[in-house]
Amino acid sequence: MSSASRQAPVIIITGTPGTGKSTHAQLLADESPIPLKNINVGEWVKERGLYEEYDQEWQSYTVDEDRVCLFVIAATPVPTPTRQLLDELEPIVADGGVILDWHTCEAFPERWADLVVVLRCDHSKLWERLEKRGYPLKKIQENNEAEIMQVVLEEARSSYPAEIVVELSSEGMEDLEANIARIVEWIKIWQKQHSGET
Ligand SMILES: Nc1ncnc2c1ncn2[C@@H]1O[C@H](COP(=O)(O)OP(=O)(O)O)[C@@H](O)[C@H]1O
Repeated sequence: MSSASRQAPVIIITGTPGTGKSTHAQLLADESPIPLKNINVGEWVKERGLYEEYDQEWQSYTVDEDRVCLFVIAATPVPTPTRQLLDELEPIVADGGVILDWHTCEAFPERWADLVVVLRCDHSKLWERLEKRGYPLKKIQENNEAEIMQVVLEEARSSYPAEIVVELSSEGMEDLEANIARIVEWIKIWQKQHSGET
């Protein structure tokens, strides 16, 4: 499957937890000129039982033996979803018209993505958001460090061609609106470029 054979694009929205992925994905699904199926991959993992266990200390689901929760510590295994997760997503992604919302993106095959949006947020704002969410202190600290170290951005840059990876600030409502407007414009251009292709 390549982007040229798809009727609609596949957009990955990624970023450290709390940067605004779900908020962006929902608004984009509402405002996109092409219908987009919004898949929250973390919820998908939970609903379908594709995790091995729930880690009480981290309040995170683990997939295979790796944690779904984002870690900055180099010694920690890179999050890897099960083969089953990728197999289930593959036919959905093949049709295009999908938003994949997850805090990691490197597991997804390069050919899946037409656009990879990496959301960024100032660490003090992120801290407040994660605190409001009731995350344990350790998890807030780890995610905060990951944001400062731009772990997700580096992961996206090393997994996908530079021209499809876009870093966007998600600190306020004006960012949200501007980001969605920008992605909608990108979809319109994608649509024009792919019109007439089968
Ligand atoms: N650009 C933004 N401006 C203001 N608040 C935001 C923005 N993006 C997200 N938020 C808020 O931050 C919190 C986390 O957003 P969410 O979309 O759930 O993040 P994620 O899916 O990345 O974990 C929510 O309360 C949301 O309303």
